[in-house]
Parts: sequence; C-alpha cells; structure tokens
Amino acid sequence: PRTGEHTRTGLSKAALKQDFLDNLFYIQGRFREVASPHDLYMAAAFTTRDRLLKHWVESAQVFKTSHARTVCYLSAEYLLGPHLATNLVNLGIMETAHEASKELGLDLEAILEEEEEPGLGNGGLGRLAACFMESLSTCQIPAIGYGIRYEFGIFDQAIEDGWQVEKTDNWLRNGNPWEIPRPRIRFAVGYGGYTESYRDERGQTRRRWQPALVINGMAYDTPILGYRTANANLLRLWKAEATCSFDFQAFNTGDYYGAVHASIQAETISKVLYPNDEPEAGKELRLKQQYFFVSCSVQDMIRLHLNTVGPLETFAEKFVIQLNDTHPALAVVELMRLLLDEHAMSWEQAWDITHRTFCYTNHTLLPEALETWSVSLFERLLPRHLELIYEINRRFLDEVRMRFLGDEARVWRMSLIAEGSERRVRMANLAVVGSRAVNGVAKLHSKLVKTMLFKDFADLWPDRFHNVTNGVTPRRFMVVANPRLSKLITRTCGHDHWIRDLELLRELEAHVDDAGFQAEWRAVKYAAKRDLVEWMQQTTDIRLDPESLFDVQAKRFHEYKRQHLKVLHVIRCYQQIKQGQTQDLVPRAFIFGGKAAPGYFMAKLMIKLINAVGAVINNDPQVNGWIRVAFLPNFNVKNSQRLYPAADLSEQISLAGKEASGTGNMKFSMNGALTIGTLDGANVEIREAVGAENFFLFGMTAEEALQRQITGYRPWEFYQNDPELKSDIDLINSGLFSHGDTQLFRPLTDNLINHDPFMVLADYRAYLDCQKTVSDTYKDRERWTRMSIFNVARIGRFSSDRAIREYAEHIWKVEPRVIDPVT
Ligand SMILES: CCc1ccc([C@H](C)CC(=O)N[C@@H]2O[C@H](CO)[C@@H](O)[C@H](O)[C@H]2O)cc1
Repeated sequence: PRTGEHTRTGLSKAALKQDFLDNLFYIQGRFREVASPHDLYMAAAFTTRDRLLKHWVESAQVFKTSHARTVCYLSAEYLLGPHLATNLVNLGIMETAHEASKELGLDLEAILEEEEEPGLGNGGLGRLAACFMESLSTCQIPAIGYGIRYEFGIFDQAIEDGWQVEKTDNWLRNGNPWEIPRPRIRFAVGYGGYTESYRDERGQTRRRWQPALVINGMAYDTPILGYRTANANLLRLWKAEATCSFDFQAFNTGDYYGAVHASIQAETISKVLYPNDEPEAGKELRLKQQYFFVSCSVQDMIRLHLNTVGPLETFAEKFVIQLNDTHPALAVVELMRLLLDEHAMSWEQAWDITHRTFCYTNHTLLPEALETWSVSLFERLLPRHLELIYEINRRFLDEVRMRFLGDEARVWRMSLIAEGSERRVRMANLAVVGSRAVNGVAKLHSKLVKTMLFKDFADLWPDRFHNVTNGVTPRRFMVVANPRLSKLITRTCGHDHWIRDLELLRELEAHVDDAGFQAEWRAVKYAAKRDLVEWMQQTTDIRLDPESLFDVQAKRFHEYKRQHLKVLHVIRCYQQIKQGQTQDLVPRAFIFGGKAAPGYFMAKLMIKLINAVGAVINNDPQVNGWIRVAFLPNFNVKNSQRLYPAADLSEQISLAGKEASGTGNMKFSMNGALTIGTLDGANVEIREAVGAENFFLFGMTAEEALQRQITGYRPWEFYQNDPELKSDIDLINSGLFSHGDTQLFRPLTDNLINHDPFMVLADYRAYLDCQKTVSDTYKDRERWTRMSIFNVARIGRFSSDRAIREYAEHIWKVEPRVIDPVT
C-alpha cells in the first residue's frame, strides 16, 4: 500500500491485494489453496465493502449534523441485482481490481459470477427503485430507501418440457456480505385488537389502539454508493421477528411447537415476496407485509427526526416520502396515527404535516392492478387505521361536495371507500388524497393518469399532477453490462464524463459516418452476441448464430405486453420459409426471456407456446438455418446484463396505452439495439429522442385503440379477413407444436379470436409489415450501424440521474448535499 494509505480503504492495487488476502484469512478463515469460489467471492465482497463503509459512515455523519432534508423512498420491492461489479465501478476501481486479481492468479469474472443476486422485486417497479437509489447517491441527494428484507425473493425460473417451473430463491443461504444487521433498531408493529377512547393526563378524550398481536421489525442496512462520489445512501430493509422468539414456559410443558409458534407466525410476514406483477392477489399476508414495513419505516423517521432536529412540527421540512405505487400507501394513515395517538397532535396539524410530506407515483393503469382491501379485513387487522381512513374520507368528501355541488356520482367515484356488496378501501384514492404530488412515469402515461384514471381528482387539484419519465442507471446497464461498448465510447469521446452526464453521448454523432468507428461499433455488438451464444449453449443447449439478427423480447409475461403477437410473427416466418418465400427475410434468432406470475395461466401458456414453437423450428433442418428460437431461462438482473448488449432488435410491442413506461426499452437502446414498438409508454419519448428515422414504429395509437374498444372490437373479423393470420393461428390449433394435441393452446387461440382484450389481431398486419422493414434495413449493415449509433448518442435523457434531478427539483424540493469533492 502507498505510504499513509490504509490497506482497508486504500484504492491502490497493493492495498486491494493485501486487504483481499486479509479478508480471506480473517473473515472467511481460509488461505488461498483451500478457498472455495464462494470464499473468494466473500473476500472480494468484504474488500469492496470496506471501501464503501468509509463513504457511508461519512455521509451519515454529514446528513445527521447538517439536518439535511432527506428523501425517503418507500417501496415493497427493490430489484437490486448483484452488488460487487457496480460497487467496483462506482468506487472507480474496476480496472485496479482486474489487475489485482490477475496478480493474485484469480479470475475476477468467475468471482463476479459467484454472487447470488437479491431478487427482492418482480419487474419494472422493483428495478426502478434500485436504479433510483443508485442515482440518488450519484446525484448526492440525501435519501433512505425503506423496504422489506424478504427471506425468499422472486422465484428462480426453470424451463422443464417447455413449461415454467418455479424454484425457491434461497438467496441468503450463503450469507449476505452487503448488509449490516442493526439489532438496536427495532420497532413494534401491532395487528388486530380493538380501539378505545380514554382520558389523557390533560383530561382530553383521545383514541388509542390495543393490538391483539405485536411483532418486531429489525433493520438490516445496505450502503448504496454513488458513482465516483463520496455520497452513499442507506437502504434499510425490515425483517419480521417475534417479540419473544422462544416461549420457555410452553417448552417446559413439552409444547415444543407452542414454544416457537409466535416466532414462526411473526417471521412469515417478511418470509417471501409476492410474485405477482400487476394482477392483485389481495391476500391478508400481503396487507400485513405492507403495514409491517410502513410502520417500521415511519416510526424510524420519527425517531431520526426527534434525535436530530427535535419537535415534529418540522417533520415535513426534514422528510419527503415517495410512495412507490400504492403498496406503501398505508404510510399516510400510519403517520396520522402516530402524530395523533402517540404525539397528541391536533387533526388539523397532523394532516397538514402528513399531506405536505407524501408524494405518490403511479406505475400502472390496469384496473386489476389497482389495490383495494375489504373493509372487513381492515376492521379485523387494522381497526384504528380504518377509523382514521373514515375520518380522512369524511373531511375529503366534504371538500368534494363543496366544490362540486350536488355531484353525488363524483363523490361516489372519489370516495376512499368503494361501496357495493363488499365495501373496499381504494388505496389509489387514499394515496392521491394523502399526497401533495402525484406523478406518472412517462408523458403518455401521466396524461392518461390525469385524463382517465384520476380525472375526478385532476379536476379538483390540477396542479397536483406531474410527469417524471422513468430512467435507468448507465453504470449498471452500460459500464458493468457492456464494458466493450463503454471503452469504445470513452476512447471515441476522449473522456468518461458521459457515465455521470449521459447527454454527453451526443458527441458520438460526430463519428457516425466514420467507417472505422462503424466497424468497431459492429465488432462490439458481435462480441457481445458471441458471449450470449456461448452462455445460451451452456444453459439451454440451443446454439444461435451470432451473424443472425438477435430479435429480443425480455420482460415479465403479461397479455398487454403481447408476447403472443411476437409468436405469431415467428410462425409467419416459419410458414414463409416452409413455402420457400425467403426474399423478405434475414436470418434471425428470436430470443425470449421473462417470468410469469405463478397463478397467471395465460402467461404460463405463452411460455409453453414459445418453447413448443421453438422445438419444432430448431429441429427442422429446412428452417433452422434461417431462424432459431431460444428462451433465456430465469430472466433476472444478472442475466439481463448478458442480453441487452447482445440484442440487435428490442421488442416493445405492448398495446398503446397499457405499458406505463417500460425501462427495458431504454436499456436496449443504450446498448445499441434498435426498437420496434408501438406509441406506448416511454417508447414515444425514445422515438422522439433518437429520431423517427431510427425507430421502427407500428400499430394503433392509444387513442385509436380506445376508439376501437369503445366502438366495439371484433377480433374474429381480422382472423377471417387476413389469410396469413388465419393460417398462423390455425397452425397452432393444428397440434403441430404440441405433438398433435389440438387442445393444448386452445385457451390462448380462442381468447385471441373471440376476445383479444389487447388487440393482437388488430395490430398483426401492421406489425408484420414493420418487421419486413426491419429485415430490409438489417441487410444494409452500414445503415443499421448508423441507426444503432444514433440510438446510443441520443439516449442521454433516459438516465435515472435525469429522472432523479426532476423529482428533486419539481416534486421533492430537495438540494444535493455534497460530502466532499468528487474523487
Ligand atoms: C399488487 C400486485 C402488483 C405488483 C406490482 C405492480 C407494479 C406496479 C407493476 C410494475 O412493475 N409496473 C411497471 O412499472 C415500471 C416502472 O415504472 C414501468 O416502466 C412499467 O411500464 C410498469 O408496467 C402492480 C401490482
């Protein structure tokens, strides 16, 4: 180590090597010769963590002493992905680590492969929360991410006989070097019981809650470091445990189950992530989970405020809370409960603080994803919160009645309580009423949120509605995932400032016609495709041709995302090749990836259909020289980082008006893939940014789709009037892809012909025509390369840094707090 350099925090090669060997010895209790790959990974993780902690502790100190206004991000999901590589990049020591490991005779890539990723999320919403946490640190904004430390995250997906099979995600089995348990930070959380009035010491009549069951929440902290900055924010995840983890009396009486019953019951609350991505399960445990982390988090904020700033009157000045969808919306009521019942505030004062503290982001328009909970469940589980919801509602509806005299229908629509056979609490309405700002996640989506979903509320509070288009972190999805491309960009631009200021990618435009640069650009893509081919060969035994066009659709399976439209295109190509009509085609690899919610039958049937079609095509010598189909199993953050760099074409084909934003679309573009897509979500803004000439657009607009729905959509007419469409669907029904079983895919084809809620058949022809344009364009390699360069050069605004800066300026009103000059 350099003189004066501390081996545990030094960034030099020597310091890394020394600290690695020390950690292998003192933490793993291993010396090199007997160390397992896992030991080597843990030693590397602790060596990296040592350098993180320095920044983290310093940041916490500065934020505490400076009473910095802090953003609290409440999310039921964080799809963090592997930590090691991004932390090495953000510390600026990835190269040094490579050299150090080489000198120690280690393979850093193999060590990185060892890491089990924390899959504490389902899809877009969870990954966005992770990107935002990294950008909050990079933009030096003081923040705390609050969530649940699920013992089991999103299931691992295996494909057996073409079907998705869910495997338990026991991510903690080998321990987690990135978290620090905080046994001193515990909070009690109540459930059930009853409420009562009583006289307080000042003779005031007040309400209080006597819960029937009380459990504890314990904090586990993970530092989230920014890119090349000393700022590190905190991700605080709660684990549920019993207040008394072992009942010795029960044990003495031989009731061994009784002795552990309480702790088993308590721990189930943070045991597992609900694997649903949109369809609402409405399970009691899910509501318990939501209240659990919300209560721990709000109690923690009040503790921090009382310890640092003092009286709670200034709570809304110190903290701004962002609700990541409605899953944490109970926080509005929990803060009211604590300010009223525990801190004796008046309703007016408590509501003023609460309303000025909360902001809410909506991530979906799908009616089935909007959470509502039965009043009876609330009565049983959260009786005090139900009382408070009624009071919030009473005062709110008074305001509505005053503003919209006599419009009882509007009152009925806006009420926090959905009347009807079973009365239910509308969590989205609660989130809007309790927040001072509501935003959607892309321009089109935010418009539909204002004009459709929350129209009544926008009529009442038009200024409360905003848009902040999503973004993704270029550190993980460019620098870590695609080092070849990142090096080429840095060399071409002559600097690496683009990594923190992505708009600087525009400088690439000056090189778009440089043949040498174009060749290097293609070489980078080709190398990434070759890596993916190797990995797919190992994991799926399917061999793809890196020369072919890699046509990729990777995202959660859902009918609105229309993976079945993509399958119809694959079948069309198959039929064309079988009929010898190959003039419009280029060799393609159709690559799919994504998980289906275990209870979502149609989504799982789509996965089976893809693998069934793939099995026929890949084993048909007449066609497998032209096209191949591959299903990438277990699409998660780690595997997504293999896919984005290797894609030529990014499929963003949802029915317009259904995909709130999408973020995979941004990651594919950032890695030089061209997009074929509808005018949906952020596709609209990506096309605006990269130029219509660099985007393959097709399909109805959101307006046209809505009109078609209103005027009556008859999918069977498309089936009858388009012979190619008919023959593609009939081929599925023929049993060709199901060993002659003509019934297997009936549910899917019948649904398409008779209902087709997401208008696959209506967009089929336009989609196929657009795919012909794609093939024609791909034949012109120079033109394709230019379009690919423009997609990267003009993608800058889709950095999550830009999104975070917009939240900070327009919604959170928070300033960066620089810890010390950027190293
Ligand atoms: C209650 C079950 C449930 C679980 C998750 C969700 C999420 C809101 C679904 C989700 O991940 N939405 C996605 O959020 C992304 C980030 O904003 C967007 O880019 C995607 O368009 C949106 O589908 C809804 C309902």
